[in-house]
Parts: sequence; structure tokens; C-alpha cells
Amino acid sequence: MANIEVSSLSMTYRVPVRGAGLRAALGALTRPQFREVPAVRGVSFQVGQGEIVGFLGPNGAGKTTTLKMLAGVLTPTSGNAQVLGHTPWRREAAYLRRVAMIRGSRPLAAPGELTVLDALRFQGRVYDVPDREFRANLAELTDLLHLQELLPRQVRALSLDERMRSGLAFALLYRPQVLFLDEPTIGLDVGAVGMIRSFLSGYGQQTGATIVLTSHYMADVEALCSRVILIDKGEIRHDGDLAALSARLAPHKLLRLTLAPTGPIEWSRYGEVEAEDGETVTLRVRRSDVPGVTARLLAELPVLDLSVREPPLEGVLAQVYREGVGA
Ligand SMILES: Nc1ncnc2c1ncn2[C@@H]1O[C@H](COP(=O)(O)OP(=O)(O)OP(=O)(O)O)[C@@H](O)[C@H]1O
Repeated sequence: MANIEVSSLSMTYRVPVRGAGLRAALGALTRPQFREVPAVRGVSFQVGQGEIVGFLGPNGAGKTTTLKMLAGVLTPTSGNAQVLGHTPWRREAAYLRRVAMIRGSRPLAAPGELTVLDALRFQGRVYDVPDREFRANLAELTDLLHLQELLPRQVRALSLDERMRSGLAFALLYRPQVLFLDEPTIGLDVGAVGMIRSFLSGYGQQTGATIVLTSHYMADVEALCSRVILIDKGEIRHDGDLAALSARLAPHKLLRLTLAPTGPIEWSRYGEVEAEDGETVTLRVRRSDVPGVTARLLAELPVLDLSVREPPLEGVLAQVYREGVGA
């Protein structure tokens, strides 16, 4: 059985609406009116033990709402989900002890006046982590997340990346088997991003935890996830590996070639010029034309070097997010 099984899960928010002015304000008290916002529309997927899945999609696609339902924070309007054999929104203690949700926008949910160490001790008590296990987990997390100098510091005095590192320790202290990460590297500098990424991949490998993460940074997804689920307007548009996503979304490949000095070339015979730098040219060529164009380039031009690349996924997704995802 998969660790996460989601079936036709939907969430529609009911948002109060009210016109301008005092009359409308008074009317809203006696006859409140609501508008429905369908955030997630019948999504189904499964995630196995030890899988790390990237949840992608434009702003407002329904990623956070889906994670919140799976973490037991929100109750769906309809549909089912089983995570580790539990229905998340029943919020059974046995369930909450086995999962964690960490949001990059609010990575550490601990009172500001506590020190990081006290917050971790408190967390250990709340989750009934036995003393020996607490000490071992704390030592390991301190080491992996470089927390030593943060432990005596007050939570309120931490910088964003220190909060994220402490927040990860806070959430992982009780060794959850499923992690929901919402933008775990948002706003962090390059060094911190690298540390968080390698920590997460190590945690996944070491503990066999299932991880579902959203991120706007494709580099996070490329580094951590072999599988991606693309969601748009509340519906799943792709569920599979990253390369297949790129092949589906980007109709072109990039041919990069370096030439020996030669006369002017009419590049439009081969493809669209993406970039030109001295003797090196990058051409955008339709996927289906790549074999033919490559053969012609090699036969007709003094080619010193030629490589074929997928277009960077970041750009492909940005375009897809702007223009919508085809069914
Ligand atoms: N508490 C709420 N009340 C009403 N509508 C909401 C609420 N939270 C989210 N929404 C709406 O639900 C839809 C999905 O939002 P959600 O936050 O799940 O998307 P997202 O993919 O996580 O977006 P982002 O990448 O911007 O975080 C959006 O239209 C959003 O405005």
C-alpha cells in the first residue's frame, strides 16, 4: 500500500462577500453572502514510501491547499485521502506524530522568547520523544543542520535561514515518516539553499521518509525529486518524471554547435537562433526535426562540436504558467 493515497480530493473555500458602505456592512451581519472559490478539483495520486515528489504549479494552483489537507490542517469539501493508513483531517494523535508540515513562509512555529534548545525540548515533550531518542536525534540534527551556535539563541532573534534550519529540526525531532514541505527554500541565500537541499535528500535516503514538496525553484525540484506532479487551476496536468514533463511541455530542443571559421550562414534553414557567441550558436529546433537537422548541419557546415540539450525547465514552466497548461 502506498504511503499517500489521494482519491478525487476537492476543496472549495467559501469566502464572505460584502459590498462597500455601511448598509452593505449591516446587511452582511444579518444576511451574510458567500462566494465559492474552487481551489482543488478532484485530484488523485499515490506516493510510495521513500519517494520524493515535487508539486509544481503557478500561483493559486492549489498546491498549498492540497498539502494542508494531507497534513490534516484542512478538511476537504469532498474526496478521500489516506496517509500512512490514516484520514489526515481526523487529526488523530497517532497520525500527527508521524507527519510534519513545514512552510518556508513560517518555518518555525515556536514562541519567540524561547531559546531554540528550549523550543526543541518542548517539542520533544509534546511528541513524547523518549529521552534517549531525543538526545540522539538532537545530536544528529544539530550536526546535519549546523545548529550548535543557534541552540542558546532566542527564536525571535533568528534570521530567515536560521529559522528554516531550526524549523526543520523542530519538525524532524520526532522522526516523521511523511514530510510536507511548502516552499522550503523561499527567500534563502544560495549557501542556505544548498544546505537545506542536501539535508532533505539525506533525510529521505536515511529514514526512507516520503516527502512531498512545493517549490518555485526548479533547481530544488531537479535536485531532489525524480517525480513531479504539475497542478493548474486545481487539477493535475502531469504526473511523472521530470524529463517527460519537459518533453511534453517544450516542443523544442536546443542544438549547440561550434563551427570552424566560415562564411555567413543562413541559420533559418536549420532552426531559430536562440543565442550566438562568436563561432558558437545555439539553435532552437522542433523535437521531431532534431535528427534531420543534426544530419544536415554535420553534412553542410564545418562543425567542430555539437550537443543537443533540453531547454531549461525553469523557462519552460514560466511560459506554461503564463499561458496555461494544455490538457
Ligand atoms: N483561506 C482561503 N480562503 C479563500 N480562498 C483561498 C484560501 N487559501 C487559498 N485560497 C484560494 O485557493 C486557490 C488555491 O490556493 P493555494 O494557496 O492552494 O495555491 P498555491 O498553488 O499554493 O499557490 P501559491 O504558489 O501562490 O502558494 C487560490 O485561488 C487562492 O486564492
